Amino acid sequence: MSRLPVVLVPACNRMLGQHPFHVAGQKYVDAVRLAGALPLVVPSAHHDEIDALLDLADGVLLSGSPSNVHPSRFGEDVHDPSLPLDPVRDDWTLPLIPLALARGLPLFAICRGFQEVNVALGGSLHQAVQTLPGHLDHRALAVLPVATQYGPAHRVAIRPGGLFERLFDGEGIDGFEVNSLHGQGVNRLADGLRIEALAPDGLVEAFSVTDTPGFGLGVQWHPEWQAAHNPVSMTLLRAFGAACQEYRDTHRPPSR
Ligand SMILES: N[C@@H](CCC(=O)NCCCC(=O)O)C(=O)O
Repeated sequence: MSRLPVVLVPACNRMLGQHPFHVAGQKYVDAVRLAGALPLVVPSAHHDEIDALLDLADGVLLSGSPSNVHPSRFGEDVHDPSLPLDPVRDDWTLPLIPLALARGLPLFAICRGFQEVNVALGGSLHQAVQTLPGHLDHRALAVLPVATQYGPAHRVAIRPGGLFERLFDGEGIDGFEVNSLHGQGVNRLADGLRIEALAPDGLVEAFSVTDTPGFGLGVQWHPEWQAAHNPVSMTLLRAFGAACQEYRDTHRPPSR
């Protein structure tokens, strides 16, 4: 039996033609492999299936997506109805997050996934960061080449004293360039989350989960993009993968 840790990757929900499909970005699946884990894409789950799914897992990776977390999830009306939503995903990832954290399951949340964690734990989002006075436009222009869209967009500064300082301390890093492809952003930070990095305009770009026995990290940018060629991304993925391996060895040891 493989000792590789199993990482759940919740899918997104898209209409292809006249039929609904469950889809997951390949770069996220590839990133789980780079972390040294086995990706398991999960189409969707009813609430009474979530515990059984978590019983199969040694970690959870919440991917990015062009869709927004539905504003009703943080008590607001939709401001821009032209923006895509994915309430099917919201409906099961938001309850999954606290259940996974309570088990100490390692959690790595990227972009939309980062926003889901904040909302799931009681925080809120700005629906259009670019409209806020003094804020950058954190979106990427869809007409640009994809390599440009996912190229460096702004610097983030590491908040001292937290997980990032431990992960990057040996390299004397106090910040780094990141890509940026999002219109929503953290407004009220949920209790139990610690800021790990900030954008130049003060927007929260990374947080760690403080009240979980396991590894809990969310980032607003896309470390999965060409991750194998990005030392910062590989540091984050290796830390997540090591936490998943430890969880596997501790909680789901292969039967003798
Ligand atoms: N829709 C949200 C989250 C943005 C996000 O996840 N972008 C990535 C889309 C494509 C990919 O998966 O790389 C927002 O706009 O804030």
